[in-house]
Amino acid sequence: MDRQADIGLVGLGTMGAALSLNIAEKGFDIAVWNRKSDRPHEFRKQAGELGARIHPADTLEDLVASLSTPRAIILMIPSGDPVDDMIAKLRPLLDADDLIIDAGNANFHDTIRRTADSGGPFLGMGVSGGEEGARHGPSIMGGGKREHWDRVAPILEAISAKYEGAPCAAWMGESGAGHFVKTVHNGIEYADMQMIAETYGILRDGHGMSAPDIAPVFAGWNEGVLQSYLVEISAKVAAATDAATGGPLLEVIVDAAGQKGTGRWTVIEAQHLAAPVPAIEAAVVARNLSARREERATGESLFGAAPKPLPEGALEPALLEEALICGKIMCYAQGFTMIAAAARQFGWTLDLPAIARVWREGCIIRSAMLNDMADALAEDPDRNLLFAPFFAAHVKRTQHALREVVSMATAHGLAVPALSSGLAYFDQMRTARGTANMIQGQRDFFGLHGFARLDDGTTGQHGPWADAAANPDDTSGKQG
Ligand SMILES: NC(=O)C1=CN([C@@H]2O[C@H](COP(=O)(O)OP(=O)(O)OC[C@H]3O[C@@H](n4cnc5c(N)ncnc54)[C@H](OP(=O)(O)O)[C@@H]3O)[C@@H](O)[C@H]2O)C=CC1
Ligand SMILES: O=C(CO)[C@H](O)[C@H](O)COP(=O)(O)O
Repeated sequence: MDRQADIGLVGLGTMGAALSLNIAEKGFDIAVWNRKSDRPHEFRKQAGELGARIHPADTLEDLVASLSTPRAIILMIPSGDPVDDMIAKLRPLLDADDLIIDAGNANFHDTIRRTADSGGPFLGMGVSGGEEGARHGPSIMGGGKREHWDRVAPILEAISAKYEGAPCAAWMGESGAGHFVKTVHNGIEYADMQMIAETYGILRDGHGMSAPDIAPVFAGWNEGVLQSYLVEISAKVAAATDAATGGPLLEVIVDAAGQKGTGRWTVIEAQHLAAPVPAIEAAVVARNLSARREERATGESLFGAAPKPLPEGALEPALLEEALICGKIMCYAQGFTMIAAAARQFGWTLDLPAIARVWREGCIIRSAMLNDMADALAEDPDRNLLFAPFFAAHVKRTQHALREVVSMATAHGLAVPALSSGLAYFDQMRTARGTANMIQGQRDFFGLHGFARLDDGTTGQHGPWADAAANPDDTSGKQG
């Protein structure tokens, strides 16, 4: 093949292969290289007609030689050392203005470092949608120099998902911004999945429903406000039959959730930013606890199983649906608040409505609600989504359901950590006079950290603790 390829790709795994076919299908020539060297030729053969646009490369030198200049090469490989190693191998083969694009799920701190140190143009790009999305239209979140994004934007916009014709691919901001946004996307994904799993647990253990009976409940929710990819696939997962046993597949899947790190990164970064994401945190904790199967079995044999069956008529699917709507709004409110905090911290010009728009199609968290979120954020990007009139109305209508689900589930030993953390977040965010005055009193007592006064606005004030310590019987709190 004499024609030069428009773009290169390293890593023909699940995502890289699907993305390459998508790129070829949209009329671009793509050169591909893989660590296992027989893979590119085999891949081209399997690509059928699209193979005409796929240039298999035996070596990295071949890959580089087959690209039109200035070159652009996508890395679709595991994050961490493999990315650093691949950059180190590629850079000496490239010209100064050739672009490397890391499209895996990288930690954005690594992306910032690589943009500064990798010796040439570098973009960090989040891609969401799993294999199906990568093949037919993912959501794409780019970060780095705008001019570098603009160079490859025609290809990326062509292969991305479209929402009413608008591409779900956008430049998010400077170095690290794309991978940061993808990381928070995944954090929200964790919380959304966990909340759905908790409602599944209530239906299974609280109501004694089988997976095939639960499937239509989720399918029904997918027709309403909760319409989303995750609810849709939950219905499909619940409906699936296991070929080996002939029974429901869900019932033979081990109850220990895997994770590759993006949820954890979201939580760690949220803590650094002081922008709490408790629903995401609860979801990460739940995955970690899910992995402790033996310990959980010990717990059950020691304490006995909780009294799970619910009373007749309690927590019906319609109520669970309302609770899930409320919980979901809490997750997204937390995620967007965190993104806004990061924009301030890192000096990124993150456009919150644009982020919501890019998530409307293609990605794993795509849902009907995201369009309304984009509108609400466009009205006022600095306002917590929870307070936007559209979502406040939803919350006013559904918060009682969330409260009833959390309290009834808790009373019956059904663990609902993400839903309950969503409720606790709501209750904290709707309480003008909280309880941290006690924390401040305690801090001042043991460490003289000082407190601010409500009445006159003065700060750095201290209580009469020295006197209280000297007179332990005196609890009057009065000085002197
Ligand atoms: N799967 C998904 O749903 C999504 C994944 N991602 C991200 O995309 C990236 C790729 O994921 P995915 O396609 O699922 O992974 P796979 O495991 O399916 O494929 C990994 C690919 O990377 C190559 N590879 C592995 N280690 C190295 C290395 N040290 N040097 C060079 N190449 C290497 C593999 O080559 P070989 O064939 O030789 O093993 C293979 O081509 C990851 O960062 C992942 O987090 C992002 C969004 C969704
Ligand atoms: O990025 C993704 C989806 O958006 C990947 O599927 C990712 O692997 C999901 O995270 P985890 O494996 O931790 O569940």
